[in-house]
Amino acid sequence: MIKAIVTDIEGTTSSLSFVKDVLFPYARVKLPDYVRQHQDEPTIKQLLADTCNEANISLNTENAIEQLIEWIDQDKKITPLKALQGLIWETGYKQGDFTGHLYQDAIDNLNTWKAKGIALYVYSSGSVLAQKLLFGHTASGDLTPLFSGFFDTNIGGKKEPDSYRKIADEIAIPPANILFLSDIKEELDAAKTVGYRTIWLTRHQAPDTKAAHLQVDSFDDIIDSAF
Ligand SMILES: CSCCC(=O)C(=O)COP(=O)(O)O
Ligand SMILES: [Mg+2]
Repeated sequence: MIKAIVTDIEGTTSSLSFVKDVLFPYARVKLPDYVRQHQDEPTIKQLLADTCNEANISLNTENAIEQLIEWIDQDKKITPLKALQGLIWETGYKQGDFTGHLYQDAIDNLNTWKAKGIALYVYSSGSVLAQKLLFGHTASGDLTPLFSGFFDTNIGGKKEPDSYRKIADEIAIPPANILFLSDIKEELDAAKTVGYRTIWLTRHQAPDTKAAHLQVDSFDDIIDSAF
């Protein structure tokens, strides 16, 4: 019996295009000035140190900016980059430059599952701040109350089985009672390795006949029997 659902965001609850064509370019343009203006604040200082450390380059603001831009262009899911992106998007959401995109089928079914008593969680490479901003600023209002918790790469990478083990431990629900939803096969494989139930949101991409995960076009196709 499924007691909790853990969902990915990009490509699962929300469109790839919103992240790649709206959020990432916004952060790319604003990042250099944001970092230069805030570089003496302890949080930003630490994120710049983490960036240089991760990249194995000498600690210097301009080096860090160059590295961060390169990671944005490569869509790297590296924790200090994701933390900085969240901080930059905060201004964008608050100014109304954009709202968080969510598929209507995701909103409808998340509401239904929550009403049935299933606990809902988010696990995304976007920082917890970025997740709360996205769900907190949608065309349908603030949807953060739907969720019992949020996880990002501070718990570990999304393709690493151990991350899913740690999430199960934190929410105190056995993996066999957790359903993980994602658009990325390797993430689903990692969750399945530790005993999660898994469903692949293909969003109308051609199915992979060799994958060991139920594949659906949208949340509307996830029927109770899949649980
Ligand atoms: C949390 S909003 C921004 C999404 C993001 O930065 C990202 O890298 C998406 O990763 P996901 O794990 O949700 O596919
Ligand atoms: Mg995704």
